[in-house]
Amino acid sequence: MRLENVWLRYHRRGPWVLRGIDARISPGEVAIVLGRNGVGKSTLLQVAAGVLRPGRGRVTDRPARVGWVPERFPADQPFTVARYLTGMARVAGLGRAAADEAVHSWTDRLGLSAFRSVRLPELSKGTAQKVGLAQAMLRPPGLLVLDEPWEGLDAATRELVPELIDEVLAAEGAVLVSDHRGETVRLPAARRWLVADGALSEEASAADETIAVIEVAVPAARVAGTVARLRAEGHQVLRVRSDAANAAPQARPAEPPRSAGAARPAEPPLETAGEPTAEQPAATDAVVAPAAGEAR
Ligand SMILES: Nc1ncnc2c1ncn2[C@@H]1O[C@H](COP(=O)(O)OP(=O)(O)OP(=O)(O)O)[C@@H](O)[C@H]1O
Repeated sequence: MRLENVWLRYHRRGPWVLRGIDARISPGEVAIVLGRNGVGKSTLLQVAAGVLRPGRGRVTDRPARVGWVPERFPADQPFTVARYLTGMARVAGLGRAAADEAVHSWTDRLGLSAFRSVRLPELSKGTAQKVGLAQAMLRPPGLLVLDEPWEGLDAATRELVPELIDEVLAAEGAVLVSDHRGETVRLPAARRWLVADGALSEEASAADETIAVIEVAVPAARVAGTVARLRAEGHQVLRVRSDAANAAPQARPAEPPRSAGAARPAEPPLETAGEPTAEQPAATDAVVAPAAGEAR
C-alpha cells in the first residue's frame, strides 16, 4: 500500500495536519508510527485504514480487508459483545456459520467468553479494547492498523498483541501500529516511521543491526552445496553439525526439496575444518545468520 503526497486537515481553513506524506508498506511488513503527542499519528493511521480521506493526494493498493483498531473503542452502542461481533463478521463478508465460528474463537482467545452477552457500554475500557481487537481479526486482514493497541489492556492480552501481529504478517498482511508506552520493543523487526511537522521520515530500524540466527535442517548430502550457496548469498554460516536424532528415516523428507541447489548432485565437500562431507549422516543442521550489515 502507498500513501502518495497525502495532505489532510480537519477543517476547510484549518491547519494541515499531514503535509505531502509519501510512504509505502509491503505485505509482511510492520511499521511503528512514532512522534510527539498531537503530531498526527492517529490521523495518519486513519488515512491508511481508509477511515479518513485525504484532502489532497491518494492512497493506492490498500488491501481489500482492513482491520482497524482505534485508540478508544466506540463502546456507546446498544449491542451485546456477541451481537456486535457477529454483525461485524457479517459486514466483513462471512456467512452466518463462519461468523458464529469466528466470534466464538476470537472471544475465547481474547478472554471475552464471559462477556458475550454483556452490552458494550457496560464493559471496562480494557475489555472494550479487546472487543475492538477481536472485530479487526474476525477475518484475517490484509492490513491491520492499530492505534495504541496496548492502551488499557491487561498483561495477558498485551502479550497477545505481538502474536496477532505476527499472524497477520505470516499471512502476508501488513501492520501499522502506534505506541507511546514503549511496548513496540516487542516488535524488533518493525520499521519506524517518525511523524513531525506534518511530514514522515523513516528511522533506521533496530532490525538493520540485529542478527537473527536460523537453524536449517538439510540432508547431509546437500550440506556442502547449501553452505556454499548461503555464503554466496552473503550469510554467515556459524556452525554445521550432524544430528543423529534427525537422521532417522521418518525424519527425512520423502523427496529432496526441489530448490535450485538441492536438485544438483552432491557437491564436493568444503575445505573448512570441521565441516561435514557428503558421507556424513543423513540430516544435518546448518546454523546461519545474515552477514553483518546485510539489509533486511
Ligand atoms: N476530529 C478532529 N477535529 C479537529 N482536529 C483534530 C481532530 N482529530 C485530531 N485533530 C487535531 O489534529 C492534530 C493531530 O491529531 P492526532 O490525534 O492525529 O495526533 P496524535 O499524534 O495521534 O496524538 P496523540 O499522540 O496525542 O494520540 C492535533 O492537533 C489534533 O488536535
